[in-house]
Amino acid sequence: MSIAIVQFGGSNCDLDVLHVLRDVVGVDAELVWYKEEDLDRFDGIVIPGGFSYGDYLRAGAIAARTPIMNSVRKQVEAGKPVIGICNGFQVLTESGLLDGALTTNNYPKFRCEPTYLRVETTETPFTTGFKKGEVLNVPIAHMEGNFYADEPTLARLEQNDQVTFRYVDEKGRVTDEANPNGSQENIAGIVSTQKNVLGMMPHPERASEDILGSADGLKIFKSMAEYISGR
Ligand SMILES: NC(=O)CC[C@H](N)C(=O)O
Repeated sequence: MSIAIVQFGGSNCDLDVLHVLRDVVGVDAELVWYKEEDLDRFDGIVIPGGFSYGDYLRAGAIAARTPIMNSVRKQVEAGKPVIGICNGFQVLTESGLLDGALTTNNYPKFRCEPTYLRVETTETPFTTGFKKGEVLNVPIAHMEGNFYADEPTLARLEQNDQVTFRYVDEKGRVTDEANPNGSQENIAGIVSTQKNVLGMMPHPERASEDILGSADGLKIFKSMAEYISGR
């Protein structure tokens, strides 16, 4: 199995994801530059965090229009699992592969801090290793992480069990205080209708080893790898 990690100018979490996949999960992974047009040889894709193209226009808007995204779309249609983390989530909403938009934090500053996430569904390729309702300690680091979708879209996400993670307090309760950016309904991550595309604002690659203070994010990558093995 091999997983592609997409690199744009300004990506900065690419090497962290590479380390986690190769050295912690123990699967093959490769950095792939945005000019690449063929991703057929890969079994899964990660779009890592960072400041692609300096967040100009809107975070993720320029990256969403690069050549590699045509191929990402093709792999999504083939059912391969794709995860976008932070800036990667922004790229996925900007390219229309995920619903909604990531707007400026309600407190309009860059926020880098630990958050608690509740696993809302285990029916995705990325969350099979968890228990529903499990609370994870995973940090955020963004300025444009305020998830917005119109009412019909929110209802659809809820109805189809696409809301994957919510910001909660330590005890797993959805509260305003636990919401770091103003996201509607404390949404921290969603999957696509087919469930094979996950976007999340918190950084699981920064919480994949005990030495980092939390290894709670590791099971996201492990679940993805297991899903690939089983396809
Ligand atoms: N860590 C990241 O991926 C940051 C995402 C984006 N640059 C923002 O600030 O919203």
